[in-house]
Amino acid sequence: MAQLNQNLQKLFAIAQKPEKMGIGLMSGTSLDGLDIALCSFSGSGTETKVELKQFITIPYTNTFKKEVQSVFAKKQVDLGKLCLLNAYIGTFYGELVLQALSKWQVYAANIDFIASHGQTIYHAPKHSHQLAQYGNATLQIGDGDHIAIKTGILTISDFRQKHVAAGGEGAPLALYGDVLLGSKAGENRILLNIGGIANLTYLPADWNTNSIISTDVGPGNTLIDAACRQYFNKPYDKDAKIAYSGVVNEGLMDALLHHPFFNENLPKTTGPELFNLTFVGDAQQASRTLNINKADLIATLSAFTVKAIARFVSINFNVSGLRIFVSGGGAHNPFVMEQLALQLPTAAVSDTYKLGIDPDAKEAMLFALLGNEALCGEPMAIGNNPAVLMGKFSFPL
Ligand SMILES: Nc1ncnc2c1ncn2[C@@H]1O[C@H](COP(=O)(O)OP(=O)(O)OP(=O)(O)O)[C@@H](O)[C@H]1O
Ligand SMILES: CC(=O)N[C@H]1[C@@H]2OC[C@@H](O2)[C@@H](O)[C@@H]1O[C@H](C)C(=O)O
Repeated sequence: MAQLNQNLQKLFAIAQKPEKMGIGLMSGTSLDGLDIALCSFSGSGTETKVELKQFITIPYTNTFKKEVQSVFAKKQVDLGKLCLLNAYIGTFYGELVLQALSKWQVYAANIDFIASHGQTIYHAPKHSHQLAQYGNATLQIGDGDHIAIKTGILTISDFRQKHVAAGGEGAPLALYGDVLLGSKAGENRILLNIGGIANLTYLPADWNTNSIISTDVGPGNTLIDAACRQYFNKPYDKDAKIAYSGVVNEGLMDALLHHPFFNENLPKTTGPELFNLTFVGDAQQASRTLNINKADLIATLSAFTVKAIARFVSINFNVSGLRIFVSGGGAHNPFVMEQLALQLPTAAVSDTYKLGIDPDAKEAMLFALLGNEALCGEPMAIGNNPAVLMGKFSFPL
């Protein structure tokens, strides 16, 4: 009888270990750096016990950011560059993992798996392209085989494709981790991530999985960051200094909120393919605010991020005792956090530290968790979301 080859033997052995060490890698739409979360796991599904052991964000250099930006969220790109970057980013992530391990004084041999999100290059749900013959599509690069070869660690990657193949939009995948990490019977909760794009998961007090909703709601930091880069030569509005110095322009706000994305059916996803400076320019044109003071623009874009979230929450989750736990870089923006609390006066707004979850580490932990599920979980049926195990396996040998 044929034997399992050594890759499959190792895979089986790892999947059966009672405790696993996994590394989650996330690089989002903000392109600020690679988030690396080292976690220990036991169990799977609703029985999962996860502990964050180490976390680091390794910032990208400006040169690297520019390279990625050259192929990011654009309909026309240099295909040769895209091909090069797919391999390059895989090896680069591998190097960053080795750097993190060396800093933490952890041996690669003690890590059971890496779960890598990759870098989203283009996200195209059907509602965004509206081409009858095509369905939902999304593209992440940073090849898993390159990570596995560089680190010598089993790598699971490219999670979003299975979700799309099974009828989803490829996002938000936070749903699966939010349900595992954030649900509490008797409490109506929202886990809100304000990264480049803002997405949330609603976890109802009665645990009715059919009422759980996970969806993108609009821009997170992406418009604030883009306007800071364009008009202030800064990567982002640190501590909201610029937003606080400006005044929100209500005419522009109304025009920004006018976009049909906000009326799409749930769940829906989006990205900087829509929420970019062209979108802002169109709204400025429509509201005759093209010559607006640039600090007012940043204030308005920051308030817009919040308004889109607050309006969505008020319309869809008119429930008592709502608690909102915020993660992602937006949790560090005081203007955004203050406005959120003001615009949702009946909800209790805090960051995810309240749940014992580092707001910066949450998404990288999520991918580690999905990696653990890929190894030893079962497909989870939550509402009408695809019940599939996601991720592709790459072996170091
Ligand atoms: N001190 C701060 N003040 C204001 N904004 C901040 C601060 N720290 C972080 N941010 C914002 O958070 C952004 C980074 O967020 P995050 O790392 O969650 O993005 P991401 O992982 O790319 O997101 P996603 O994958 O959800 O799109 C920065 O670009 C900036 O806009
Ligand atoms: C296609 C893509 O990369 N989407 C990201 C992005 O960043 C936030 C939001 O848009 C979310 O839908 C998603 O990431 C998180 C991790 C998710 O899938 O839950």
